[in-house]
Amino acid sequence: MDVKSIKEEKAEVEIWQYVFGFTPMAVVKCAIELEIADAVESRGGAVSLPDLASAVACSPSALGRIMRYLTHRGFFELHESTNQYSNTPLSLLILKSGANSLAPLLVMEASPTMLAPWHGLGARASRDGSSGFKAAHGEEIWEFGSQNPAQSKLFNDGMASHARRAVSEIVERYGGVFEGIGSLVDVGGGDGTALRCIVEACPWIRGINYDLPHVVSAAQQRQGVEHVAGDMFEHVPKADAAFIMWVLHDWSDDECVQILTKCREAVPKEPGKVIIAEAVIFEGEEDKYRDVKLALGVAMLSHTDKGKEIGLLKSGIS
Ligand SMILES: C[S@@+](CC[C@H](N)C(=O)[O-])C[C@H]1O[C@@H](n2cnc3c(N)ncnc32)[C@H](O)[C@@H]1O
Ligand SMILES: O=c1cc(-c2ccc(O)cc2)oc2c(O)c(O)ccc12
Repeated sequence: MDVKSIKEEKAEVEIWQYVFGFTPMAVVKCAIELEIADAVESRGGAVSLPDLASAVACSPSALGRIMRYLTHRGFFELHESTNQYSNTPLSLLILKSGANSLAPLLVMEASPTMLAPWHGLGARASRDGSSGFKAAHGEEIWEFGSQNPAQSKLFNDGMASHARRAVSEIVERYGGVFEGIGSLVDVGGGDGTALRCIVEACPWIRGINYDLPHVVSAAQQRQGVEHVAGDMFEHVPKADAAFIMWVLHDWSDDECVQILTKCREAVPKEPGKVIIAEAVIFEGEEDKYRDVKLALGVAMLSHTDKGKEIGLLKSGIS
């Protein structure tokens, strides 16, 4: 009889995670849509299955299977003594209206429009020059957004939920970078959430949120932030400094040079700064976000024409 190696045994189990790889995303999206975490919170933080089922209008049998899966994955806790569910740090991140929630980003990534390019990843990898998004939808993501306001809102809401968290981290770690800046233009700033958070933390800054016309025309007015519509390849509004977050990863190296040249032209020599926020994949270093960064790297391959995440080797940029 064959004796399987430990590696083979591990592989036999691990492969099933890929066979059912879509399940975690689908079940968490379902929990967001049903507002399960919110229902637990609004019922004092502990709720039985029958009460939860009636709160979210589900059959106890269906919800029981969903909760069993989510509890197993760390989203909720079932207390044996009371038979009640409570939230966990993980489920609190999918509250509908939590300031720290990433629910909008997950709902965006799980939307049929954003999932479609993933199905063409093989074809995308074996050709050159055209994005998986265009292959799936007939146009690039930003043109598609200009024709589909609902999808554009889904995308911008998703990015905004992430921007809130990212800016708080940036201000905490690198807040000094915003000192001495009177005005700041956020290039490709989406709905202005990142800039609003920067201005809240650094109230001496006057913010200019710069994005495509269909994005800024749908954005809410925010105190301390002026929305300006335009094309960053043509022009960037003048300011003391420019901020550019998760924009360069959408473009080729040549296009990045064009965008950065426009940023450079927009800021004065003193105290002129162009502040870039991007994910960086540090090769050969321990990083708890490595999985996410590598996934984002493949997302750029599948969703953009020539975008990529930056890989930093000890010997230079890859
Ligand atoms: C990945 S999103 C990043 C949004 C925001 N910076 C953030 O981090 O949440 C890229 C942004 O670039 C904007 N964009 C794309 N092409 C643009 C252009 N030619 N001029 C200005 N903005 C553009 C998109 O509308 C989108 O809001
Ligand atoms: O699907 C995406 C996701 C992002 C994204 C997600 C999370 C982050 O921290 C940063 C970026 O960005 C995208 C993007 O720029 C794009 O052009 C298409 C798709 C996505």
